[in-house]
Amino acid sequence: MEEEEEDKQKKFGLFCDPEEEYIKELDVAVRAVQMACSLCQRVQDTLISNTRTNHQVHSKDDNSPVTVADWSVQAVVSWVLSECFGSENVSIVAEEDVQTLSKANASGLLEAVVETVNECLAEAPRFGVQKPIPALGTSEVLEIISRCNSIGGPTGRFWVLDPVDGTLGFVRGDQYAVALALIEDGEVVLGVLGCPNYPMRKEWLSYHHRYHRIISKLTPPTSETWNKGCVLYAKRGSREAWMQPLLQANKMFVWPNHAKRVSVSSIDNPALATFCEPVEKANSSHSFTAGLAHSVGLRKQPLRVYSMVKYAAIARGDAELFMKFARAGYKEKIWDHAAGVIIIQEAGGVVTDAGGRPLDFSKGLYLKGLDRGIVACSGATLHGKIIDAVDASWGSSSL
Ligand SMILES: Nc1ncnc2c1ncn2[C@@H]1O[C@H](COP(=O)(O)OS(=O)(=O)O)[C@@H](OP(=O)(O)O)[C@H]1O
Ligand SMILES: [Mg+2]
Ligand SMILES: [Mg+2]
Ligand SMILES: [Mg+2]
Repeated sequence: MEEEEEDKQKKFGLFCDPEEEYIKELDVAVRAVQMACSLCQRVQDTLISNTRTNHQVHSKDDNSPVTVADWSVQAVVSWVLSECFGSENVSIVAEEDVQTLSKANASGLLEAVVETVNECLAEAPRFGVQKPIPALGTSEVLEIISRCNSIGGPTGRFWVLDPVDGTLGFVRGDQYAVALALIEDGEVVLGVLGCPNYPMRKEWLSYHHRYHRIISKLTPPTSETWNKGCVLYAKRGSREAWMQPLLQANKMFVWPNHAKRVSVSSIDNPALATFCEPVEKANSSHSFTAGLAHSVGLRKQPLRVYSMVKYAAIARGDAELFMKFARAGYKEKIWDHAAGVIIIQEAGGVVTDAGGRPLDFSKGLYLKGLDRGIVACSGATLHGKIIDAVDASWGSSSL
């Protein structure tokens, strides 16, 4: 571009250096997710160590679990985004609503959420965010949760939040994620994925789990024990994805908090590749993916992991493939995928539906028009093989 032309565009605000774009949004989103992860760790620790926690876990209409952490994270993220950008500029699509919380017989639950939210916000200064003074009241907490009522769509800017993804994993003391993405004119422009139980180095994973299971019966583990979790993030078009450790208790957040660049695995030989899928058969057909795996020559056992940690595993190069084939009629929600998709893509991977088309985040709350299932891969070669194999075996599947 001619210098003169560039100057003119800058003057009229038309020129945008891609490096400069979304800097504040990413910074705030990472801080919000770090806060959310710290909240979740505290709640998960008490859930696991405390036998009298029945008021902490509830069942939704579809029988899926929802906990104090899901509502509390939604409140905290909503509050931080509104505080940093002004509530009039913030529109959020998020998973939870306040129906259950607002019921007359849910006062204990609501109280627990308000307490958890305020406990987390009291720590906001550690993350470089001002805390509310005075602490938030019940009606304010309900309001910030219910403010996340955007319905998405093809135009404008909105955030997409899954406060706790893999709630089942969360209540079982296992993997879960906090997922926040920003969508502009139908395209995901940034994604942040907090994985509180996914250590910076995967070798620590089995150690952590063994430790967690043994020790949790005696004393709840504390977040300062070691870097047991990570936060991944990426900005569209940067061709870079980054990972930082969760903030340790009593430490101040210093941007970029020892971030490390991550990239996808270079393995493209199916025999050496690892594939991930949901833990629950009800969420994705294990028998269909087993057939696919066999037909393309995948030899390793599937890695069944709760939540969008599966997307993180591909982005970090810990696994090569993620497949999800939900039952016919199930509508995939945008908050279950937005953050993970952009992080894998910027880390060098490929994510499409089973027809090879990009996921469409511009049609509201659901991934409308999704062809059969989701295929995320570390590279194009492996991806192509899977897409071909889906076509070959779809007819004989019962999906
Ligand atoms: N029937 C059905 N089919 C497909 N997907 C479903 C289904 N029911 C729920 N969900 C969504 O799946 C999200 C959890 O996905 P996971 O990959 O973590 O599944 S699993 O828990 O490992 O089995 C889960 O996200 P969270 O609710 O945030 O945990 C749901 O949005
Ligand atoms: Mg989810
Ligand atoms: Mg969720
Ligand atoms: Mg849920």
